[in-house]
Amino acid sequence: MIPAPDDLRPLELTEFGAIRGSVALSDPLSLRLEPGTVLGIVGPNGVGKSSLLAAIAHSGVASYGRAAFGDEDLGGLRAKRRAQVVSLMAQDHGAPGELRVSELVGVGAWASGRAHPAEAVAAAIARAGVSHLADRRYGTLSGGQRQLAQLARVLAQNTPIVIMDEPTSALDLAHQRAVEQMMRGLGNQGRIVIAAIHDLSLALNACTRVLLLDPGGASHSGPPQDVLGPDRVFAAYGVRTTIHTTPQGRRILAADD
Ligand SMILES: Nc1ncnc2c1ncn2[C@@H]1O[C@H](COP(=O)(O)OP(=O)(O)OP(=O)(O)O)[C@@H](O)[C@H]1O
Repeated sequence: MIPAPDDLRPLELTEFGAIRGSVALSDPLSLRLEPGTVLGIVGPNGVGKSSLLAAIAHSGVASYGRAAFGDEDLGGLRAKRRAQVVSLMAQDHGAPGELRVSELVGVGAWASGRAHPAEAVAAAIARAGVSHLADRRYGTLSGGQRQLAQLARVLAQNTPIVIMDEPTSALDLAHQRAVEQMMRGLGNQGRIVIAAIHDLSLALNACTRVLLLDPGGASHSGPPQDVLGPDRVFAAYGVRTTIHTTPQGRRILAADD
């Protein structure tokens, strides 16, 4: 694992939310995330998960309320300082297709002003398992390969807050498992990981806490097994579910029929 930065502090959202057009997407959210928290954000399509992530990262989505890292208001930070605090692995994987993977990952290291960018890039590429793709142009990669390249970019940025938008959506079983382990590992280092997740079993196994966004605007946060209990899941998704536990202790949330 790439060593974590020194400044690990809580993230505090106060009456916070994302705005699209002039409309607030959810009720105001107040949440304190301690270092080491791996927060899964779940909820139906279009409920505002990606918008909330982008609003916290101040990446192209307006917000109201306050998001503070320790005593620093994320909204008031200069771009370079913000890039040292928070990284975003976005869902659409947008990047110029001519960029080589090593250059894309270099953007992550450059954005946060890493002292030894070449070493940071090599370490991040190796950690994300894309060394064999380092010289390939981004536009020639498969969907899953792009997702892993974006993961490497975020690792190279090496921030105390790591935001991931559906980080396993294009990945095969082995890479899903690797990313799940990485999410837990980043949390164990004391970073704050916030991930929008559709795979509720992943949320159960990877996260220390879950935030469920309801279509009506309300939200519920707490331990994964509580928030993803059958009643709340039914209220949000309209599907009856049960949490099963495998003999090895993994939890699987499955529809009842
Ligand atoms: N670029 C945009 N401009 C205007 N509205 C947008 C834009 N992107 C998303 N929206 C709207 O904002 C709302 C929240 O979308 P968002 O992508 O945050 O939801 P989501 O929960 O991440 O959805 P999904 O699970 O489908 O990825 C939706 O009503 C969507 O139509």
